[in-house]
Amino acid sequence: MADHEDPKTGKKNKGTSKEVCGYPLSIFFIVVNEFCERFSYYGMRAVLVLYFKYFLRWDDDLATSIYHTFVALCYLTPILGAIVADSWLGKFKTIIYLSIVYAIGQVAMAVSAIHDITDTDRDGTPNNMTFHVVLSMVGLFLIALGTGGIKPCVAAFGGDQFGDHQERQRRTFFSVFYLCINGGSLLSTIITPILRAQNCGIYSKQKCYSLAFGVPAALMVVALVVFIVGSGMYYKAKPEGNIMGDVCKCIGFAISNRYKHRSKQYPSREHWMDWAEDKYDKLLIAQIKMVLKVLFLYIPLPMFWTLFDQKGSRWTLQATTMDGNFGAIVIQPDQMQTVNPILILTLVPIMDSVIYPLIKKCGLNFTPLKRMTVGMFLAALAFVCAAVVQIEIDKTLPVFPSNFQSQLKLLNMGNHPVTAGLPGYGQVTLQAAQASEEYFTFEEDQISISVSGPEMKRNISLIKGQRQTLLIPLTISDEWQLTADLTTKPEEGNNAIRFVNGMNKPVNVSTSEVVFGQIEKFHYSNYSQIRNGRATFFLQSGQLSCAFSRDFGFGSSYTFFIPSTLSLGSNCQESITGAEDIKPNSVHMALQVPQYFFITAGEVMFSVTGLEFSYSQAPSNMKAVLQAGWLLTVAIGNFIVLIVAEVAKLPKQWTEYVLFASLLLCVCIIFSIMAYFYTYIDPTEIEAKFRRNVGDDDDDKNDKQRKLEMEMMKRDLDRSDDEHYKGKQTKM
Ligand SMILES: N[C@@H](Cc1ccccc1)C(=O)N[C@@H](Cc1ccccc1)C(=O)O
Repeated sequence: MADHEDPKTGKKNKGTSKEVCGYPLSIFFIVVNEFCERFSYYGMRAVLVLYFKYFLRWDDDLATSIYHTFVALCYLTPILGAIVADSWLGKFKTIIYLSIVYAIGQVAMAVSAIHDITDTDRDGTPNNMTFHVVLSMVGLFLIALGTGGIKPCVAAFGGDQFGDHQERQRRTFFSVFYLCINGGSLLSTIITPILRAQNCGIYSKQKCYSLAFGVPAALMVVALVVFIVGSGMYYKAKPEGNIMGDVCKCIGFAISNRYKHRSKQYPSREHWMDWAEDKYDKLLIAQIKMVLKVLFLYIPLPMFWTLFDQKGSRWTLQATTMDGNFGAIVIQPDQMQTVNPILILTLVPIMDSVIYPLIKKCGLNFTPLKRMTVGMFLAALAFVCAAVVQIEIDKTLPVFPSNFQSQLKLLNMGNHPVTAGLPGYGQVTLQAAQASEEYFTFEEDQISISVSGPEMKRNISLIKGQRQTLLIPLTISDEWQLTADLTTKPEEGNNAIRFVNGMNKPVNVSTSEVVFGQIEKFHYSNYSQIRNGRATFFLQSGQLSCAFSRDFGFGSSYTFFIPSTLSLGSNCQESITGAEDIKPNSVHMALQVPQYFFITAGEVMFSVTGLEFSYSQAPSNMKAVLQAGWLLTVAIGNFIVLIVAEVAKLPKQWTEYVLFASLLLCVCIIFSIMAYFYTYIDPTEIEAKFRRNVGDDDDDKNDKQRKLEMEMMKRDLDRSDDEHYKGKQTKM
């Protein structure tokens, strides 16, 4: 048996696994596992809102609500994972079992996104939406259980692999761990939106959400396999018992004991937790006090996450109304999220090696709580930027009719100019095959339109809240037609295209991807979705066959008119005219970069520092408890999004962004006050003092001795000298 194995159990001892450059080899498997797991999680999350909206056909609010409920659940389950690992299975087995649950959940999501399963009429849309909704909800529940459950275990399990002589390597491991998280999430947030944008299907081609969920499912299986392969090399700490249970019982006893002794005849105690001393170990009580002090400080933190996690929902939806053309490359709305990990990968090293040392050189003590306060402020600033961008977008959005209005556009299908008299707008002249540039808005239910050249007069019934186009026919005898036009921007940044056939015979129109079908004479097609970029349309009518091409941006709508003059040998490129019903998105996606920059700089200062703070201020046996507590603030933050979005119901999106920014600013001020009164502690030092005392303490019910200990503990917890926070105690 090797000397680094426990002689009784044959299991590895801490810090004795094979080393490479001073690092335990086992760490390699844990880091690769984390990379794959985060790829799986963030890849699936990147397309989730769009899956809800465009596959399950939910509206923006429902999609956002379910998205945040899911994210919240992912950060509630760490408590469950910590309890199972600490009191029952140990970290290794918990990671294995919950990873299996996680992989099953990802597979369920991938299957739920196969539209062909219930597409019985083969029209490209699922016929039994309940099946897809139920399966995806089950999948998301299993994923939340898996990802959240293993979250507090994996990092701690990695930390466990280092011996006491590897303190420096352990610190580096945590940085590499964070960079791996962002490396995995960066790759997946680039790849899964590309997969989603592909067309796939057995009977009909649709957006490939099944592939976008399938690849993360495969990566989760890889994560599991890699973790199992490393099995023989890990140090596996035994479960330490249900520490969470002990903490709850001890707090419960302190409260009930205080209540039982509420009469004045009992002397008061320094701290309400001291009422647990009659039954519980003083060390445990001191440890709980440390934890409670930190947990109290956590109270305002969820507000940061409320803003942070809207990157994946509101900001992605905002990007769908923007122009993603970056010249050489075209960015999909959901790919904008990649800006976050890219900035993390650059900002973490810059902050650690340049900014923080520079601040220190300037003689400023930039303590963790100060960093977190600045992080909150930066996140609020990010939302101010988002509001400004939204105002710019709103300026470019078309003004659709309200519920009391209707809008009408005119299209002259003839070969000669016509002049139309419109109530309230006077005479409007349209050239041959020309449409009016704008929609005319009316509040009446019916209007009378007179057309000269040829003379015609008709009463037109309008529909409130709708946009229509009036097709003015070639001759008096032909029928007047009204089309139903779009009253929302086309989805996912696509372009909605339709054709009006002004010819006296049917015509077939198609592109390499979309079939408009046969359009009858003097009739029009339905809208079809065309992606941004250049599209070539093929027209075919009897002997006549021609093609024309157009460039499209994001989110526009066009009506293309095929004139009656089109004949064999005509040049389609010149003959076919297009009316711009909805302008393409004109606000560039690059304008979202400042908001991403501020939220990510905020994340580095808040999240990375907060993780380290939670670890350093936690007693040795409650590091996982505080990690779970930290993740709980993320969960609560996501619930706040739901509540504020539901309660506030603000008419304009930018006002919601301003509301969130203001809320975080208020919370930031409250937090800075709380942080000012916080005293940094060194848990190891306090624990060591208590352990030393236990040796001399036979019966510790003696009043004098208790007083002494109280004083000592008070001194330890409340000392507010100006020493550096690490190892010593200092204020904010
Ligand atoms: N920066 C994030 C990763 C990310 C990638 C793509 C889009 C959004 C986010 C990150 O580092 N996350 C870490 C830490 C974290 C952050 C927020 C809540 C809990 C943990 C992670 O472990 O996922």
